Amino acid sequence: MVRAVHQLNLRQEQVRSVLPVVLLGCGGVGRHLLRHIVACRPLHANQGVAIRVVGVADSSSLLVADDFHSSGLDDALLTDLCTAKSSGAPLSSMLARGQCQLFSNPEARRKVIDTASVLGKTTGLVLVDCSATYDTVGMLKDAVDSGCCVVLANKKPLTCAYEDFQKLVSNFRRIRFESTVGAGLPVIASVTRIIASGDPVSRIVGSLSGTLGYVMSELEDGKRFSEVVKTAKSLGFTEPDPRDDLSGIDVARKALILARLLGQQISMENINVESLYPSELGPDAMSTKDFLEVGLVQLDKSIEERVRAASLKGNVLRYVCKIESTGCQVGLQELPKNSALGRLRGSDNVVEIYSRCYESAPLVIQGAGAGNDTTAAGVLADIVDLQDLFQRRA
Ligand SMILES: NC(=O)C1=CN([C@@H]2O[C@H](COP(=O)(O)OP(=O)(O)OC[C@H]3O[C@@H](n4cnc5c(N)ncnc54)[C@H](OP(=O)(O)O)[C@@H]3O)[C@@H](O)[C@H]2O)C=CC1
Ligand SMILES: N[C@@H](CC=O)C(=O)O
Repeated sequence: MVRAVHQLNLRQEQVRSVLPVVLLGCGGVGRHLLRHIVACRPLHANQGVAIRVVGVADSSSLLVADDFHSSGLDDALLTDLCTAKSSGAPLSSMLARGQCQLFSNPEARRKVIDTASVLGKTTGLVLVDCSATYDTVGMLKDAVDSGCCVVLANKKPLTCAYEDFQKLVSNFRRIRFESTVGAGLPVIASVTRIIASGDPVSRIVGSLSGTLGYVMSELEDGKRFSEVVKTAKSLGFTEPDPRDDLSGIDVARKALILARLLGQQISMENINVESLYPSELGPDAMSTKDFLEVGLVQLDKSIEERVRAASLKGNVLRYVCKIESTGCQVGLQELPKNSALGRLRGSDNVVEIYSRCYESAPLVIQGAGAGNDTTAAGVLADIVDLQDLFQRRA
């Protein structure tokens, strides 16, 4: 069957759907996304799909194709842009290539909104948020108003004011945010399908942090906390500031997205969160650099003691997320080594979804839950999933 579909796709030579994309954020995830888009051209062509990257923005500027109405930034430029950004060069270094323009903030934001407004009325546009900031919420809401589609890896726009969440999901067919929970794992899609079938979800339990999963399983092997956190960062598992992971806030954001998806009108303040570091080591007290260089080691001893105490009872530590109608909580728990969560290794996530149909035996989703590659793959799959809204008229 798989082979038959594949052969059918290979015969399909005509491009049926062209998806213009503006990308916000070209850090670890954004750059992987651009590389995946370029590498998947032949596959997508066989499927009748073409992704046209018309603009790329970072924290200070937007690079946009000269004729963004009908063409995009070419693949050679996108590849070089990734190389340039990896080595710390600004987007402006791409200007010499021609066929593109650069807008700096605050004009860049206005240009994103203008582009969305123009393309929203003509070809349509997918505004993709691979940044890690709250600052994109305004642009995303304007894009929704202009009839554009939105794809998010960034959790922040969905976890600020409830009204913003409502606005962004107001046309559910035009938004995808699979990578916000479990990176490339189909968590949002599964929950959405269960809800759509009228099967009430009563509980979601899981380990939803690739960073904390990796850190906890490495600690079991006797490694030092400060070292494994730094390794998790170098592997692309952590948020730009790893304290977002260690404070439990990143997991709480995922819990909030899931709870809101289930219809709970709650906010971050309604979630019980256990932090792995004290406020003296927090962002108000020291920079990310100082935390990594001098703050982290101060936590080694206490975490090691917690790991040892659990181990003496045959247990392991896991950072667990629980979403129920009575409330949401995220925190460190001692669990038997041979439990579903206790067996997790590396950056794997596991999510158990309980509903009427999945009452005694939950629906379980497990696999890599962090990393630039898998996250970008999830974002790309979300973009391609919107293809039916971009079909060319015959
Ligand atoms: N890594 C993972 O495993 C996963 C990550 N995610 C999410 O993906 C997102 C990206 O993560 P990651 O790539 O590691 O982050 P990075 O810090 O590497 O990249 C963030 C990018 O966003 C840009 N940026 C900042 N502010 C703005 C703005 N106002 N407008 C446009 N761009 C902006 C930055 O610009 P500049 O280059 O100028 O600094 C940078 O290019 C995060 O929200 C993260 O939570 C989700 C699931 C898994
Ligand atoms: N920092 C996050 C990345 C994905 O959301 C994690 O470790 O899970």
